[in-house]
Amino acid sequence: MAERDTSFLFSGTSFNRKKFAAVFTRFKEKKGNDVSPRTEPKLVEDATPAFQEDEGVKTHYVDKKRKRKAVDSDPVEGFSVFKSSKSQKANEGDQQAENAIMLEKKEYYRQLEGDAIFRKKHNIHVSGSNVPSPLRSFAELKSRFSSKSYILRNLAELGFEEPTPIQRQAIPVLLSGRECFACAPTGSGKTFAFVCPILMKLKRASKDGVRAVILCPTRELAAQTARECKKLAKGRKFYIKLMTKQLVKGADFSKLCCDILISTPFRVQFAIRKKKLDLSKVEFLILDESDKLFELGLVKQVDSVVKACSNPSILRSLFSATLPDTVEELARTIMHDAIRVIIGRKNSASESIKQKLVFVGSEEGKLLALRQSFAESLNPPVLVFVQNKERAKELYNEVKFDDIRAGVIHADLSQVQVVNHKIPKLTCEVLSLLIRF
Ligand SMILES: Nc1ncnc2c1ncn2[C@@H]1O[C@H](COP(=O)(O)OP(=O)(O)OP(=O)(O)O)[C@@H](O)[C@H]1O
Repeated sequence: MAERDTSFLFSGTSFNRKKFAAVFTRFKEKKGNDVSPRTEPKLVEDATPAFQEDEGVKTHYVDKKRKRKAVDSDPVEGFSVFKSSKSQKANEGDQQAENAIMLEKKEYYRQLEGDAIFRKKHNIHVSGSNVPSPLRSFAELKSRFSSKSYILRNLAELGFEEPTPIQRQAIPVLLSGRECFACAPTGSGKTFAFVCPILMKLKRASKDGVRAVILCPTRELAAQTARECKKLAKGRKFYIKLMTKQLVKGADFSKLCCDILISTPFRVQFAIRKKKLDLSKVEFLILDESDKLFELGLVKQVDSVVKACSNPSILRSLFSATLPDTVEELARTIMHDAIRVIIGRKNSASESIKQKLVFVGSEEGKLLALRQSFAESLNPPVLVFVQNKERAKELYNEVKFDDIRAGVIHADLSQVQVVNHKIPKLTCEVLSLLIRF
């Protein structure tokens, strides 16, 4: 049939059957074979019932599977030995890695627990993510943070044997490159808690612009901070500048060599505006006694200094004896991922200070109560803090005629007069003080 169908293709050509006899026969055979596949399905249909067929196929398949399994599990000498030792090794490796992770985790939790116990012992409260471990000793400045030996030498010369609680926690926070809200009572060593990491991070003196700014609410505090800073930097040629009146008026800030600038906000703001002081390279900005810096009168000045310190990788930190919620909220707007460190209870006084609240009824009652206290229990020397300079003068005039020696410090006195009143040299029994802003 194929022959007939395709014959028209070959019309006009003669097919030599003799010559191609062998091929012709083969072709014919193939044609006959072609029939069988077409009839095969019929055979299957006609044969045993479907379920039997299935069973058969199934059994055959299962058998095959079994066989394959048997073949697979047949121990092939050499190969199976190699295979099992390899998987055993892999298992051992996995186990070792798992053990190492477990050990690491255990060590991590052990350290966290140790840190928590240590903080509790020193009344250190922290909040924030990944808070660095507190300092166990000043020696850790070298072992953990590779401090230069001049720092440890100066601390020893100053007679500091152990870090204070605020130093234990704030120093590692700043050295780890984190910002810090620190609240610790007056006299708890906050100044070294920020001066020490700044000096360590700055490493050496540089003539490349101002690298750290410490803002203090008063000139006296700024001067005191500068003195402390120089004590710790002794033996190193850091440029530590106190922004005095002379400096702010006379300096050429484009040529000023200054690693650490310590000032009140007003003077820095003045220098920025009038003298083109460039603070764009500042790496550390410390707001010392920040509760005072964020009070109404100063907050705008502080704000302009914060803006002028435009280095994107700057670290800003706050140190204060009290941290009112409003200050914290305001400060958080300029800080990133800061760690909060509180020594004792927030806004509490030093535990070594006894506090007493006396109800006096009226203004006159205050003076009466004070006199009564002198007569009964207050042993001189005594410091009396008042609201403003008028009240300081008034109180001084009241008590100077009593049978007690009194002195007074306020903003109308010259710097020399104030310095001459230095507390350790104090000879009078009562000193009425105004903290000047
Ligand atoms: N680790 C220390 N060991 C012993 N004395 C220290 C230590 N750190 C600081 N001091 C001393 O403690 C005194 C108080 O320190 P500092 O002025 O820094 O306290 P402060 O918390 O800043 O107080 P304020 O709130 O009044 O500014 C200083 O005379 C300082 O030299």
